[in-house]
Amino acid sequence: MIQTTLVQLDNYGPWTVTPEPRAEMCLQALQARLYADLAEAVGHRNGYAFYTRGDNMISVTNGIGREAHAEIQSSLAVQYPVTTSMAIGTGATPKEAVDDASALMQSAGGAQSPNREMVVAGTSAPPSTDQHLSVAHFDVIDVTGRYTDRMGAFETYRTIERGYSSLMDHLYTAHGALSFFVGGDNVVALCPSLPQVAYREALEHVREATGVTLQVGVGTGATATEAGMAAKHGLERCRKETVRITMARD
Ligand SMILES: Nc1nc2c(ncn2[C@@H]2O[C@H](COP(=O)(O)OP(=O)(O)OP(=O)(O)O)[C@@H](O)[C@H]2O)c(=O)[nH]1
Repeated sequence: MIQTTLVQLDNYGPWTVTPEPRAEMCLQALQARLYADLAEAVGHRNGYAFYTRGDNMISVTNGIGREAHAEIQSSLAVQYPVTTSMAIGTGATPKEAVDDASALMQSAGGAQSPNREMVVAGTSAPPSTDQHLSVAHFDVIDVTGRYTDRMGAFETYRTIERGYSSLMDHLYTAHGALSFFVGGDNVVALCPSLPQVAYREALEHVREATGVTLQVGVGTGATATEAGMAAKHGLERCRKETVRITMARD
């Protein structure tokens, strides 16, 4: 069972233009700080949080209960001029879990509803020791030599984004996986349990569609941190052994 939490800023759209449009860099700083605090709080509890759209953030929260969600929410509320609502969804695939969380959030009130404030919706899955979460950590092979040190910075950014977009669409439509660009040349994907051939097909799909060549370490664990750390070690093995895919159970 995969557990995800949708964190949504309460009534944020109207706030950004009240009493008049707020300076864009102030909004960017607010969103980045709030995300940093969320990432730290979720990370301390062995989850992963992703920036996603800034006003909507998706977290992997296996092992994190409702009470801990409420604690994080209260701590954000005292630090920021906007509050958050959180919806905890579960499912057999990451897509199902996030769709469940989204439906719960929508039932609790719209994103721009003035009546919705600091809701915690949904029920957390019972803690488990099963190695049922799969995290795949992708990165571009030799981004420094091929792109960063050779091309204009925006051209490099366009190339990396094209590769990310192709990977995200493929993994989502083929497997219900959720991929997040996490900076540099890195993409972290929350995946259902997949065989190695599915990763080979994904790398091939991206290379054919965009020319970007990726490597990936896949880790499993009871929490996002455990699976994510195994994935990072897998990526190190890709580099040492010059292979494009390593799986934790290899
Ligand atoms: N978020 C995140 N960013 C990373 C990580 N490792 C590297 N980066 C970023 O990615 C950039 C490129 O680093 P690498 O991927 O090691 O460089 P590379 O030239 O592609 O080398 P290889 O990956 O060994 O092929 C760095 O400048 C960092 O910004 C990571 O674990 N997480």
